[in-house]
Amino acid sequence: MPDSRNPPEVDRAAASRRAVAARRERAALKRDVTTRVITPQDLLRRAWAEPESPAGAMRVTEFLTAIPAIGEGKRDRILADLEISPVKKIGGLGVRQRTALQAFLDHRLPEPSARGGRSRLVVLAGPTAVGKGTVAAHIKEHHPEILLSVSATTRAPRPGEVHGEHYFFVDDAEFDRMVDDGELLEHATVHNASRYGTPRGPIDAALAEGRTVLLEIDLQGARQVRAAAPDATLVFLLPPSWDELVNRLVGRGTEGDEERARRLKTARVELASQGEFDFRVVNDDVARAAAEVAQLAG
Ligand SMILES: Nc1nc2c(ncn2[C@@H]2O[C@H](COP(=O)(O)OP(=O)(O)O)[C@@H](O)[C@H]2O)c(=O)[nH]1
Ligand SMILES: Nc1ncnc2c1ncn2[C@@H]1O[C@H](COP(=O)(O)OP(=O)(O)O)[C@@H](O)[C@H]1O
Repeated sequence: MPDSRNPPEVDRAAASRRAVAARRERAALKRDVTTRVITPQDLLRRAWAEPESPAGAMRVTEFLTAIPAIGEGKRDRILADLEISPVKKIGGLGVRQRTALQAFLDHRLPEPSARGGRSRLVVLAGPTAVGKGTVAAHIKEHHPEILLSVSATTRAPRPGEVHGEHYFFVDDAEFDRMVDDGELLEHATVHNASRYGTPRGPIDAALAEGRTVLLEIDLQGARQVRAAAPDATLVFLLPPSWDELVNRLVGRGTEGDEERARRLKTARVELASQGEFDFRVVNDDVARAAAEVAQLAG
């Protein structure tokens, strides 16, 4: 629409500047898709929310070739399969074509999960008695596809605990040997008492098969995993309230008064570290919290 206040050449110059700016924005968006700064689905969402935006003004041909796995030959076959004309702009696609394009991408290039590009090594930590063991056991029962790592420990087995299932119960000398031989991904002395460590072998094997691995370990261990594997997913389990945390510790009845007081002191310090974690999950209801952790892990 010519602007009546300006002579035609001023309009033309302004229009040409706008066209150059729009081209630049489209090129930047394409780069973002190619370099995976945004997912192709992100770009479609922007285009369809605002068809006049640079994303909406992008041709489907440009969009598809911006995706690393798609060259020109593949692009033309995809467009033919989806019955989309190569001259179409993303913002101008009809409902049926939008649905077809979206379904194609979701099938061929599923978006990264909530982990946002993080690895399938998931650490669940949190203060004493928040319910880490309970939530991890729930996940083990309901998500057999997730490997729950079995730690080595120097503490004595409790009644009912099975070697190799709950822990690998080892003596100090064997624990030292595992540390010296580099068999542990991380290890720490927990609650100033026994030593605990995560055997590396089963984790590496499961990750190589594309499985998710869950470590239920203490804060010191979580920090070591972060240092050794910066792309690990760190989840901090929170109690619904401080009073509920105290109730759970007392209710479990596994510690005497003195030990309980010591653990609660540590718990205050540990709660203050929650900002170091990628995700926080409140353990109000075991099944709900477990589902949330499993979803972050998937
Ligand atoms: N760093 C580290 N901590 C662990 C490991 N395995 C268990 N823990 C932690 O050790 C603590 C004690 O666990 P446990 O002996 O089962 O006793 P409970 O938590 O008092 O029932 C918990 O905070 C666990 O998260 C491990 O391999 N490494
Ligand atoms: N969501 C929950 N609601 C109520 N009680 C819980 C919940 N999760 C765990 N508990 C209880 O709290 C206590 C501590 O749980 P536990 O799994 O041993 O904690 P942690 O492994 O973090 O030390 C246990 O008695 C457990 O049954």
